Amino acid sequence: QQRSDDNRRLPPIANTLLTVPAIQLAQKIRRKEVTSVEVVQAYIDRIQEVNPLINAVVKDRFAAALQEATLVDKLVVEETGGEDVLEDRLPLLGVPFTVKESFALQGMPNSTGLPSRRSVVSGIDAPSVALLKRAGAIPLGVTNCSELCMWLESHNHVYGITRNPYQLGRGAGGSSGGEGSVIASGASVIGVGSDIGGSIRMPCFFNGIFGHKPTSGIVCNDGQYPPPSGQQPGFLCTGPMCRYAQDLVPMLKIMAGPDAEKLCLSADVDLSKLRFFSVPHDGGSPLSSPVDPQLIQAQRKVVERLEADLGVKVKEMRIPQLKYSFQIWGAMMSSPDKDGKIPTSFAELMNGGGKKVWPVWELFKWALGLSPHTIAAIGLTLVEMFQSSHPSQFILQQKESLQRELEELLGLDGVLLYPSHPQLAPKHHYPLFTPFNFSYTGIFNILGLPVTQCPLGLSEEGLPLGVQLVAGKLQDRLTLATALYLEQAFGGWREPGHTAQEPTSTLNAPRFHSDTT
Ligand SMILES: CCCCCCCC/C=C\CCCCCCCC(N)=O
Repeated sequence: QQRSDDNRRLPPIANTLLTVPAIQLAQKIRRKEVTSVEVVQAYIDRIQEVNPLINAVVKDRFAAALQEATLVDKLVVEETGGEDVLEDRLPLLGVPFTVKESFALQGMPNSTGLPSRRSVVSGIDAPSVALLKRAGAIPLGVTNCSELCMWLESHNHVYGITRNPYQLGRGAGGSSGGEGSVIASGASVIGVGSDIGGSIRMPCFFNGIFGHKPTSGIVCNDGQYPPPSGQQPGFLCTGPMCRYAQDLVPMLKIMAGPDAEKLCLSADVDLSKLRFFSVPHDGGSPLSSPVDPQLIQAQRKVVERLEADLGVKVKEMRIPQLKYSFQIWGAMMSSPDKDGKIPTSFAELMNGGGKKVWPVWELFKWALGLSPHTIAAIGLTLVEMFQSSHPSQFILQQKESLQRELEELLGLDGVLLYPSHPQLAPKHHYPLFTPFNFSYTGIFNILGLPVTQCPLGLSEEGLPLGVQLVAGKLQDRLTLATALYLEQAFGGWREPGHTAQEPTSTLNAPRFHSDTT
């Protein structure tokens, strides 16, 4: 059903503070060029302006954020050790951020879109959130997600549906869709997302911003609902979402805590010495849609720019096992852990733990408008009824051979370009007809590889284009440095409401120090 304001455009961004990357905002605050109160107030104003249109921030803590900003400004004035001391101890001092509602943020709801958890309020912070706060960042509130974080669109019966700022009649992606939408709208600059099948990358792609799914196990996943079980802890990743590529590395360093060392994020990356590969599609899985020609074209342009600017030769290739991406993801997600314990079923989680919902009954209630659940979540419980926890040998072999082939291919210096999703941001509820398209992102959760989602400008219809950049395990800095380069080459995030434009910059210094702080 078309809402009357579907054709409305977001108001343009008037305050220039809203177009400054987070690490530059922190520097300006430290240098007393701007106060944290001014920055936080600018973001509060923008959220108040756009949120009635996009429904991304589902609970705010504006008053507390302003108080905290006041304390920051006092600290900056009183600090006698100088700017460097502050930068070292509190690299994001005074910078506002937002958090996906499925993460614990003290004093904020943590329902993950489940009506039975509507009144759950977090008493503590999830570790990744706590680390950002400890770095001086100030949370503004929590943002919408899919019911139980398990769908391609951010919709639930606690908060409703989140809208895409580029076209309000389209989805913001799932499950971290509130983050994607609020950041792209210029109403937040950095945020925290999670991803077990593409939940950072899909919203980043549909909203034209940057996001990073780190190598598995690098950022602590604790403090999220639902907790992963079976083998899922190895597939779930917490990571940064942001409007500017230069914020990815500093955020990842903070969110990973001491484990950041394993990623050597401060090492120089010489892009001209990397080996690049481009895979244009999944080899024709009958479950997924064909890749949109505009996305194929955008990926081709990336290849051309890499070859022209860096003097590299990008190898175009096909990887046949990718055709089984969904089957591999589904099989591994339902596999038991090493002690033989099978994962908590989705039907149990839907009831907030304990007894399972009965899928057919829930569907019947839904048809009568009486179910508290979304049709997507009910559909997942129906599919789950037929899912075996003992996957076929053939699928396991495909997974093993894909893992081996990609690890050998990428090694310590390879970057793979792969479509983020076969379609541009779909209209609301359309993913119900193309649910398996998420397998373009989900496969890399199973493989545990780091992936950076990178925007590539806008399509003819004004929707974000983008690409996934994949590297070998622990080689996150390669995809992060490539994203910095592509931001310059393709213009990065575009303000919603503006039409597509050609990038203006020409690169001739393709050497990137991935640590831009
Ligand atoms: C009513 C239609 C329902 C059809 C269900 C089809 C089954 C598709 C299977 C799984 C979809 C899972 C989507 C996962 C999206 C991202 C998850 C994440 N947190 O990273």
